Amino acid sequence: MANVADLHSRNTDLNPSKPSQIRLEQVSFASKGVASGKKPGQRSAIGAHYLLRDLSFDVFRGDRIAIVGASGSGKTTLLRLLNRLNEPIQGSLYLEGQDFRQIPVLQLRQQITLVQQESKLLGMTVREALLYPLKLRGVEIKTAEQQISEWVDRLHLPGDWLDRNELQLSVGQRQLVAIARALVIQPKVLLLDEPTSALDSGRSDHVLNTLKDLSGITILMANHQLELAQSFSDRVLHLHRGELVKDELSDRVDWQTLRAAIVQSEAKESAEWE
Ligand SMILES: Nc1ncnc2c1ncn2[C@@H]1O[C@H](COP(=O)(O)OP(=O)(O)OP(=O)(O)O)[C@@H](O)[C@H]1O
Repeated sequence: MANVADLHSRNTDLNPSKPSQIRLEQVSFASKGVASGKKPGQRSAIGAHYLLRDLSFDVFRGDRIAIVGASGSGKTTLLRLLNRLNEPIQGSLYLEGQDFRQIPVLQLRQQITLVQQESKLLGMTVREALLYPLKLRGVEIKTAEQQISEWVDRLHLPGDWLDRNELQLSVGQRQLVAIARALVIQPKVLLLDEPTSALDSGRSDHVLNTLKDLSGITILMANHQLELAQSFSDRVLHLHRGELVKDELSDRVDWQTLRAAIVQSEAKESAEWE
């Protein structure tokens, strides 16, 4: 396992010439109450425990970041922090230099959009669900329909899905719709939580290649499937029990060692549960 102390030095050497788009400074998150000084994953004396601890890193415009780690290492929790579904108990997050807490939450979510693992259409048809965020932004209907049609084409969504509701779509189909819904609003930063876990490999490759080629958008993706993380990302954040243990350019990652570390950590976690 990498030396955690080394990673607490900021990662601006990865991208020295670029200003940071998102910055995390010693961010910690605990499940409830105030956490004690114990390690992430360990319960404190007062019942709370750290789910993320002391995360410091910069995200740069256009980054393609894969967030990897064993199940329960904090990948989803980190994405939720970046979208303000979770609030840190310590530390600060900044978007283009502005403290998250000074940005109205809806405004922040228009710029940093999260596609969660389980997406809901809230009783709408696919067409209505895609139109809704554009209507909220006051986009004229004709323009909105053009934007939707562009993303339906780019993601290869069959046209007959548009009139379906959630119950008429498979889990994988809902994932694709959720990605399209996030893209129509063209956020600055797209957060994806296991976005292709229910898709077959052909569709999954197409979606990830389409996302990879988008210009002007930053993407952070949590993914269990390391081969997808490897082909998609230019940078990898490795979480282990809520700590950032590696922050590296993808072409410098030793993928075999990373895979072995994750497998070992998952085996250890399951042994502790037995
Ligand atoms: N609201 C919460 N309250 C208490 N514990 C939580 C909460 N949310 C998540 N956890 C716990 O925090 C840890 C990290 O969970 P998280 O979902 O972020 O992991 P993950 O790396 O995304 O896992 P997976 O790969 O299985 O999706 C887990 O131990 C989980 O049980």
